[in-house]
Amino acid sequence: MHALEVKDLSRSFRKFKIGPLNLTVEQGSITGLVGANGSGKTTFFRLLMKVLKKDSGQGKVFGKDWSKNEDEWKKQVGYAGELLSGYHFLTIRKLAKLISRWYPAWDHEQFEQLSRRYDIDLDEKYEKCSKGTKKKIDFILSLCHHPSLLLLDEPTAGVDIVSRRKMKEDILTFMEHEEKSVILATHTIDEVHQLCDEIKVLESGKIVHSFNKDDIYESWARIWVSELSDNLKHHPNVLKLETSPPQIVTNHRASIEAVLQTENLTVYQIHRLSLEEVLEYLIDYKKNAL
Ligand SMILES: Nc1ncnc2c1ncn2[C@@H]1O[C@H](COP(=O)(O)OP(=O)(O)OP(=O)(O)O)[C@@H](O)[C@H]1O
Repeated sequence: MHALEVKDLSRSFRKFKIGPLNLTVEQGSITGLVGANGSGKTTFFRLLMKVLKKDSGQGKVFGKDWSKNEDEWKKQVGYAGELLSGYHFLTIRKLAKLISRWYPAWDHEQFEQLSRRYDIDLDEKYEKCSKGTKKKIDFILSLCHHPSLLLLDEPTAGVDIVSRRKMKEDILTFMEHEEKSVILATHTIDEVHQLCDEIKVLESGKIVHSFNKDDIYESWARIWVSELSDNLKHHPNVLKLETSPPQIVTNHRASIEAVLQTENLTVYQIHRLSLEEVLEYLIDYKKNAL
C-alpha cells in the first residue's frame, strides 16, 4: 500500500494551472518537492489538504479514497502549513488545545517536550511570533497527533541554524517507524541531500522530473569527447551540448557510453554531477535547453 496516490490532480487559476499531477509516495520514504518560486509546491499541499478545491483528480491516502473518508485520512496526515489561519489570535497553548480536540491520538507530552526543545513560549499569541518561530510551531503541531504521512512546506525557512538541525533530526526520528512517509518542499540543497530518497521537480505546476536520489550519482555526468557526432547531438539522454571543448551533459551515462563506444569516439574526461548541479540544471531546464 502506498502512503499517497494522486491521479490527474489539477486546478486552474486565472494565470496559473497546476497539474494534471500524478504521483505516488511509498511508505517509509521521504519525497523532496523542489522547484522554482511559484512552481506550485504550496498549491499542491493546499489541494491535497483540501484547503483549495480541485478541478479534477482522485487519490488515496493509505489506501483510503481521498474524496471520501476525509475525517479518517486526515488523522493520518500532519501538515505543517497554514491550516489554522483563522486562529492566529490564540496563544500557542490554546491553539494546541484546539487542535488536540480534533485528534484522538494527540500526544500532549510530546507537544510539551517539543515546545521545550524548540524554546517555544506557549503563552505567546501565534500572530505575535517571529517568522522562524511560527515555522517551528507549525512543525510541532503537525507532529503531535502521530501522523503517518507528514507534509512539510519549507519547514526550515527562516529558522535558526540550531533549530534547523533539530528539525532534521526530528524528521529522521519520525522516519524510524517503517510505515512513516514525508513529503518535503524545500529550497535547501542539504535537506534534499541528507533527508530525501525520491525527488520530484515541479515546473509551472507540472512534475517535470521524478527520480531516486541515488540514481543521480550513477546516471548524471558531464563527458568531454573528441567530437559531437549527430547521434550524440540528437540523443534523448543528452541534455546539453557545449562545443568548445566538445562536451555533453547526460542523465543516462550508460546509454551515452554505448554510443561513444559504437562510434569509436574518444572520451577525455568524465565528471559525475553533484546533486546541487543536477537540481540547478533541472530547475533551470528551460533556460538551459538548447
Ligand atoms: N488562490 C489562488 N488564486 C490565484 N492564483 C493562485 C492561488 N493559489 C496559488 N496561485 C498561484 O499558483 C502559483 C504557484 O504558487 P505556489 O505558492 O504554489 O508556488 P511555490 O512553488 O510554493 O512557490 P515558493 O517556492 O515561492 O514558495 C503562483 O503563481 C500563485 O499565484
